[in-house]
Parts: sequence; structure tokens; C-alpha cells
Amino acid sequence: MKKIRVMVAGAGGKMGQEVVRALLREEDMALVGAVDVKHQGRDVGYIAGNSPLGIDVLGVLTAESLREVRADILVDFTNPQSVLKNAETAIAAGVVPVIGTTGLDEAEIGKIRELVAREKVGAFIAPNFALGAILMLRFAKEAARFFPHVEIIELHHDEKLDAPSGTALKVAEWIGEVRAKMAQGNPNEYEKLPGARGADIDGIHIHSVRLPGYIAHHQVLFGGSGQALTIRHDAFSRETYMPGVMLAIRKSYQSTKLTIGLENFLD
Ligand SMILES: NC(=O)C1=CN([C@@H]2O[C@H](COP(=O)(O)OP(=O)(O)OC[C@H]3O[C@@H](n4cnc5c(N)ncnc54)[C@H](OP(=O)(O)O)[C@@H]3O)[C@@H](O)[C@H]2O)C=CC1
Ligand SMILES: O=C(O)C1=N[C@H](C(=O)O)C[C@H](O)C1
Repeated sequence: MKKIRVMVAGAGGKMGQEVVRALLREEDMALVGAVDVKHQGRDVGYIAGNSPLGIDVLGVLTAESLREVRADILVDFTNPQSVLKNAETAIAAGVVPVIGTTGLDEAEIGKIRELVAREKVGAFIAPNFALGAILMLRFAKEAARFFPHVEIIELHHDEKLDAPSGTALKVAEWIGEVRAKMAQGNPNEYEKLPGARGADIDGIHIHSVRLPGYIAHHQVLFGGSGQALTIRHDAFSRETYMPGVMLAIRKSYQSTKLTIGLENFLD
């Protein structure tokens, strides 16, 4: 059986380590390389808490290193500052990036889209790989048709760099597709302290909490006359995301187009 050859960028990070362990459990996939800034030169097996795998972690991703190990897929869980460059390097080398890193803006996604079209090498981007989070998106969009008054709270560990979370932005985007444009709250409201009402995305407010002990939690709160509806998703561990990441790798193998969102692979 031809195995899907996967390189992991951010292999020493919280998600990257989990991806390394998950790949080792899959019969149709082979971990062929790993990149991580601060773990350069160490065996990736040690980093992920396994026995050595004979794969040394590279400090920088290059097209040559991807070609050398004949990678099919680059899984990226790095940071908002590195992800675009990694995706460009992968696509230029004929390798499909599967991107979990959040924080890419519209212009950056546009660059990936152009590169995909030019090189005819696919790319996949998902702000959230958890099945429950995709269902939350769907349920929230359905609820917003009947409950236009909505605010979002996202709660994460305090090492997270970007705010609001990519998932919260996606929830706001999906709700915005069905909700009549309106500003949430009193039209005359004002902030006594800047930021008190959170970030405002087309009249939908997103509040970001960062605390140790948390992993990743999203709440979509709807208010109506005499009632409230709350849709909540909790990721209690990073294993939560692994079935989605493995699915995305399989579906993206030899892809030639840009796909955004795990929901595209769930029907
Ligand atoms: N889509 C999804 O379902 C999920 C997405 N995420 C997203 O994934 C990203 C990573 O999260 P998390 O694992 O918690 O973060 P971590 O900080 O734990 O891991 C990121 C790792 O990437 C390394 N890194 C930074 N730049 C590069 C580079 N250019 N090449 C290779 N490695 C690099 C970092 O090294 P150093 O520390 O030295 O900078 C670090 O070890 C975030 O954007 C987060 O929002 C997280 C969970 C789920
Ligand atoms: O940084 C994280 O941890 C997470 N990031 C993603 C996001 O920004 O939505 C997904 C999940 O919430 C975990």
C-alpha cells in the first residue's frame, strides 16, 4: 500500500506533538519529516514522548527538505507569523499544505489561493478540526435565523497568540450569512473602558478569555424574548482534533484545489 508521506511543521508544539503521535498510529500514513524552531536537531520521536524515530527535527522548512523526503502533505501547526511562508514553500515544492494554524487574514488566504491556481497544487485550511466544533457552526447558523441577538465568548489557554480565535471568527462569519445586519446591544451604548464590549464583527461581539487550565472552548449565546439559547463546544484535550486532521490529510492527498473548512469533508 502506498502510504501518504507527511511532514509536520511545528512538530514540537502542543498540536504538532499530538499530530506526530497520531500519524504513528495510522497504517496508511508515514511521518517523513518534522520542523520546529526550538527543537532543531533533536529526534522527533523523543519530542512526542515516543522512542526515537530516526527523524531529526529541522529548524526551517525548505522546498529541498520537502523534496528530499518526498513529502505529499505538510501539516502546519505553527503560528500566525510562519504559516504563510510555510504554505508557499510547500506549494512551490508540489506538496499540499494542511493548515490548522489560525490567524491567516483574507489577503494571506488570497495569496494561497493564487498560488494553488498557478501551481495546480491543493491546500487545505481549517480553523477547527473538531467534529463538535463543526456541528456548533451549523447549529449556530440555524439558530441565528430565529435568534438574531447573539454574542460569542471564546475561552482558551493563556499561551494562545491570536485573538479572537479562528473558530469564533468563523462562527461570526456563518451567522452573518443569515442574520439581518444589526448592531448588538443598545444603539446608544458606550464603553467606559476600551474593549469592554469585545471585538465587533459586523455587529456581532466576540469576547476572548485567556486562562491557564483551559484548552479551547466556544460559547454562542442567543437571547430572545424571555429566553436564552447557548451552544457550547469544549475541547478537553488536543486529541479531540486528531480524527479531523487525519481525515483532512486523506482528503487533501493529491488535491489540486484550495478547500477551507473541515465541513467540506463531512457530508
Ligand atoms: N485548527 C485547529 O483545530 C487548531 C488550531 N490550532 C492552532 O494551531 C497553532 C499552533 O497551536 P499550538 O500547537 O497550541 O502552539 P504551540 O506554540 O504549542 O506550537 C507551535 C510550534 O511551532 C513552532 N514554530 C514556530 N514557527 C515555526 C516555523 N516557522 N517552522 C516550524 N515550527 C515553527 C513553535 O516554536 P517556538 O515555540 O520556538 O516559536 C512551536 O513549537 C495556533 O495557531 C493555534 O491557534 C490549535 C488547536 C486546534
Ligand atoms: O490555539 C488554540 O488552542 C486553538 N485554536 C483554534 C482557533 O483559534 O479557533 C482552534 C481551537 O479553538 C484551539
